Amino acid sequence: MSFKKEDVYKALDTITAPGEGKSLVENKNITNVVAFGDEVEIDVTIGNPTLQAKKKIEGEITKVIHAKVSEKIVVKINLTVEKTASKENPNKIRGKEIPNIKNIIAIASGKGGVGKSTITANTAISLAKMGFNVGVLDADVYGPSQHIMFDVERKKPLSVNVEGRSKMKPVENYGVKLLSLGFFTDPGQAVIWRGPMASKALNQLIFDADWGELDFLLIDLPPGTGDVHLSIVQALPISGAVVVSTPQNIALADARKGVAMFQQENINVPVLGIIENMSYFTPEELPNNKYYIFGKDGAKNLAEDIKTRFLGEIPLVQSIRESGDVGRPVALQEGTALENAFKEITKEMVAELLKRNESLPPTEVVRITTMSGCSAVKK
Ligand SMILES: Nc1ncnc2c1ncn2[C@@H]1O[C@H](COP(=O)(O)OP(=O)(O)OP(=O)(O)O)[C@@H](O)[C@H]1O
Repeated sequence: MSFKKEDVYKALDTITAPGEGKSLVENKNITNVVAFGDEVEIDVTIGNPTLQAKKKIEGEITKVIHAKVSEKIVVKINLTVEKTASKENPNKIRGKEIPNIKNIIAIASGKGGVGKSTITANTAISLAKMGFNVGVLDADVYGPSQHIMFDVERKKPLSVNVEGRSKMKPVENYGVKLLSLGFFTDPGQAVIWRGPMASKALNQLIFDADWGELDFLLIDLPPGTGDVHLSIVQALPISGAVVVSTPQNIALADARKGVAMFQQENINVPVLGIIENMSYFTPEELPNNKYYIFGKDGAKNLAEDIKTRFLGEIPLVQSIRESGDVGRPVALQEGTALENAFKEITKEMVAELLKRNESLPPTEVVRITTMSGCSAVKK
């Protein structure tokens, strides 16, 4: 049996490295190919250090050579991991760029129940009210709730045909497009997602969905910093992350871990800042009475300590909980102090994102600074 090195390169040109967008050949992942007899030895360098990525790429290479060159070839792969992303440009967006989605912001929290989903829903609505095109992806594998907060619990995304391909159309309400794992799971049944499974499902919700043009896609991440989070944040091209915490010490300790997760060398997602939720309790009828039931200024001090921006605070108010539960988040209530509070943290978040984008290549900066509604954002 004889085959040429070029046939091997041609076959490798049809597959991509996990999260790297271009083909293995185009992306210069293939550093050497040696063919002799019925054997081929391939040297591959990839940026993604996870075992899952390594196994996937090894499997795909063998499969494509057997399919496109010859089934009889014995394929030997020498795989090395090189941390290219952080060396080239610390702010490089990881993974495939999505041309119609300008910015992906991950909303995270170390601890559960601190109000990450509430903050996500309300900032999304604030962004939509500022004139941006906004989408929300509910990636909370442990308990998706955005479909409840957006009052679309009984809806299902439709399948639409886009240029010959079948895609999911996000459900829309309050000017925000939404896709949630909650649309695809039975509310009465516990779903156990493992990291690779969750990141695959989320990749589909991003890449196989008809989002249209989006200025912002907010991703409501599951709480915590475990394996499932690593898989998700490594697989998605996130532009920046926001960490939500209450002022309580145990929540702050977890928020610190959340920030550290994004700053890990192999994740390297810029942290836009920390939002403090439930900063103080205030009865709506006595707005000047503030009770610091979880402690005072905890997240502000943490942000200072770890040199991250403090993006603002949201009080603990009964109507925030009530409005979320009935599917009409408070940011919709025109002219109220709470609507304004969400607008302020949203502005801070976008301003921080613009700063972060200044260090991107010029084309990226142009794309961001020409976004609609930018005048609404104080720089
Ligand atoms: N500022 C607030 N004032 C009053 N209630 C709030 C506030 N923020 C969140 N809540 C309520 O606290 C509960 C938890 O909030 P939420 O579901 O947003 O938290 P989470 O961090 O996303 O939780 P999970 O662990 O499920 O990811 C909800 O009932 C929500 O309505």
